[in-house]
Amino acid sequence: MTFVTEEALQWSFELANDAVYFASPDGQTKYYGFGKQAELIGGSFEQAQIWLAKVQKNQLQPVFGGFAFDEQQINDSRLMNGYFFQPAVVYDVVKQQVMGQKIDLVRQTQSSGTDFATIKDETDWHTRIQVAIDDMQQNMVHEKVVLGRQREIQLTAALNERQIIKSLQKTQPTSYHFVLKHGGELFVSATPERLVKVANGQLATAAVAGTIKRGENESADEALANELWHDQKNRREHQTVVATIKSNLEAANITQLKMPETPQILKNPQVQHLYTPITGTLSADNSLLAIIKQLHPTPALGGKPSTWALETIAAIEKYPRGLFSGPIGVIMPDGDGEFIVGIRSMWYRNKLVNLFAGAGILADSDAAMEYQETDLKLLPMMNVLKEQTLHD
Ligand SMILES: C=C(O[C@@H]1C=C(C(=O)O)C=C[C@H]1O)C(=O)O
Repeated sequence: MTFVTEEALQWSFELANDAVYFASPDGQTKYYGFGKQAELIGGSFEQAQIWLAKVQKNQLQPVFGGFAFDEQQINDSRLMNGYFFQPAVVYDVVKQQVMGQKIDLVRQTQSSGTDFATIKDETDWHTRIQVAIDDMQQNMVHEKVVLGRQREIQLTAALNERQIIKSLQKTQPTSYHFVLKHGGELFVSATPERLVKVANGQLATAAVAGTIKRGENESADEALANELWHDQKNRREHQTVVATIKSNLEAANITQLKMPETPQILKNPQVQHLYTPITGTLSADNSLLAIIKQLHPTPALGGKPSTWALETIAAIEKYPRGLFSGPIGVIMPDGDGEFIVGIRSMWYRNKLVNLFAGAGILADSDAAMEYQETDLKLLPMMNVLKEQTLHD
């Protein structure tokens, strides 16, 4: 029997009230899940641990979802304050397996494209982040804070969800793809950044921090990569992330930690990053959720020291982040799974979209350059949205 086509799965995504699509750039993971067997809205790590033990008992389907970045609440959302669900059925496209009970979804014709009615940017972002720069210049112990901004776009019509998935596959082939749908809301991310993968007692994570644009041609691109690799500010920013991840993994009893001594370069269509892959071994009593709790937020999304950075984010950013930069992913019934961080992302409901982007700020950061960097980081979602204005 031939496995269902992705085209059919994308139709089902659009028709289901609850759905998920999750794919990794290494081609090892691609899931579509539909229907809802169980859900947890806005749970803490501890509540998620208890809920997970209950719903995964004797079940075949994995669980998908994510934690909000921090405790700040978004009032009008049933998705952005943290949401996990166990789909009624999950299609593993890589292994060509179906887990759970197939549900019938009837094909319908779709909406006919949308347009941008208004676009609102946080044009005062520079002034607000300058406060954090001044603070770090005066307080040497305040090393780094990642500050985000949002772009709000009012659309003229609903989004075509099938097209979102197709656009991610076409325009962001080197990123993870995550699309989560619940209660008429969507969260979409094309993130390059893995928080943690656990498989057969082995752990893999990565530090992704330090950013430069892509070049117009191969030699310009290599020159920029070289500039990034030798840039002292970016190397310091990156090293802060590597050192914190390492000590948090040691605190979580991860052994045999391995990582290259100097960073590599990770390229996405819009930007390139300093990148250090890190692996280790898990003890039998450890769990994916316990490691996420220990790692999140890394200074790639929060800062250093963490408590000061979280307070600064809450004080300076205009709106709560919700799932933006939060841990999102999949947990298999056997406890293996993979979480990424929800950056290069957007939240959609009711013809309204919020796009998110942030940048690591240090004492010697230049506010205008950081703003330009966040513009580049908004492009993956802008490109996905622009394709909606061109297609059927
Ligand atoms: C916060 C974001 O990106 C993070 C910040 C980076 C940086 O400042 O160099 C790089 C990668 C991410 O860890 C984002 O894309 O929104």
